[in-house]
Amino acid sequence: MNIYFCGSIRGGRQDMEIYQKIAKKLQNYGQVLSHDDISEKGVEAVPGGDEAVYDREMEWLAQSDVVVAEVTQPSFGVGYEIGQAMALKKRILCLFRPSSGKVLSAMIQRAKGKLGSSIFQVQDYEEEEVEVVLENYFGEFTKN
Ligand SMILES: O=c1[nH]c(=O)n([C@H]2C[C@H](O)[C@@H](COP(=O)(O)O)O2)cc1CO
Repeated sequence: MNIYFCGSIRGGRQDMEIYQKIAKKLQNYGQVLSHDDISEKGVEAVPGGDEAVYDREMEWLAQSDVVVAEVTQPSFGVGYEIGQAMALKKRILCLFRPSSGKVLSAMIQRAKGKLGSSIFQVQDYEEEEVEVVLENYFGEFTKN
């Protein structure tokens, strides 16, 4: 199974450690297609610049079976990727931490109502629960 992981880069890197934890856990369930610069670096680390990043990410998205997005830190790129994933009819899991004090965009929160919950899910969680949340999701996923 190919898993595409998205998390904010230029939208803000404050949740980077959580992204690293999620990406590591996802490796238990399949091949993780994700920017390898889940680090302090942004696009500057990628030869070819923004165009190369865009092409690579869209290719990986197209190859994915499921998309996991950490959506707590708002990011144009992550929102765009979720929209593209919906258009491609990918299964999508959005992870949101209410304890951040942020309020998730209605365009993500309510998108789940437009598709079946087996296709699009928004899951509230706390950082220490993230591994269990992923275990539950992928346990159910492999049954369907
Ligand atoms: O350098 C990058 N590398 C990269 O893979 N992306 C993609 C993957 C991330 O899930 C998403 C982050 O978007 P943003 O940078 O707008 O927060 O966009 C985005 C950038 C910079 O925008």
